Amino acid sequence: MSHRPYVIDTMISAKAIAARIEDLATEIGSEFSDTNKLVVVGLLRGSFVFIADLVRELDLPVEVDFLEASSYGDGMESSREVRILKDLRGQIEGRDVLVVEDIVDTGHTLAHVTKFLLNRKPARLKSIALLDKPARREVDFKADWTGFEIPDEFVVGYGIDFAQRNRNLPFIGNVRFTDDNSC
Ligand SMILES: O=P(O)(O)OC[C@H]1O[C@H](OP(=O)(O)OP(=O)(O)O)[C@H](O)[C@@H]1O
Ligand code: HPA
Ligand SMILES: [Mg+2]
Repeated sequence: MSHRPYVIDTMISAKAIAARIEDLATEIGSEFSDTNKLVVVGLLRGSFVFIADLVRELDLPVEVDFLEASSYGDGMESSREVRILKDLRGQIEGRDVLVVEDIVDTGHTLAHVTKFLLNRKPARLKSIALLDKPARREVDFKADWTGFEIPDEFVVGYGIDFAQRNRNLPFIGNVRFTDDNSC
């Protein structure tokens, strides 16, 4: 729980997100047009809103599975230690896999999860992140598709939390502390 007062400014509107997802779904549809064995894997918890909207735009036969990974706890800094808290329910060996993530920040989470899943020998593994914050990168990782590149701001909404709150906002906003006199 944060004890500092803050407000949330809109960074990316719900309408802009929906329009971008339509385009991303078209690109993903072309990449996977030759397969009927695609498993779309959402990383809990942050991706739950994005994956729900993305799969409904995909005109492909898909299965949906989830993996829970966590590295932030309730703070604003990565622990750099990615914990797998819940494994996939299904097998992915020989399957095509699309990993769906809300945000790539330091890169530790998606780099770790990608390595973890590649060990299971999928036929093809691709990743998509709604947001990318390249200024904060600590490990060299880039998702195959990115919705929006964003500046170095702590964001919330559309599945993304600050101390577990604000995941239910329909837009992406940035946190601005109101007790910080420097801004
Ligand atoms: O690139 P990174 O610096 O690793 O940060 C990105 C990850 O951090 C957040 O997850 P978090 O660990 O907060 O768990 P959550 O998805 O349950 O909110 C976010 O949802 C990404 O998964
Ligand atoms: O900007 C962020 N907001 C919330 N959680 C996060 N995890 C990584 N980056 C962020
Ligand atoms: Mg996450």
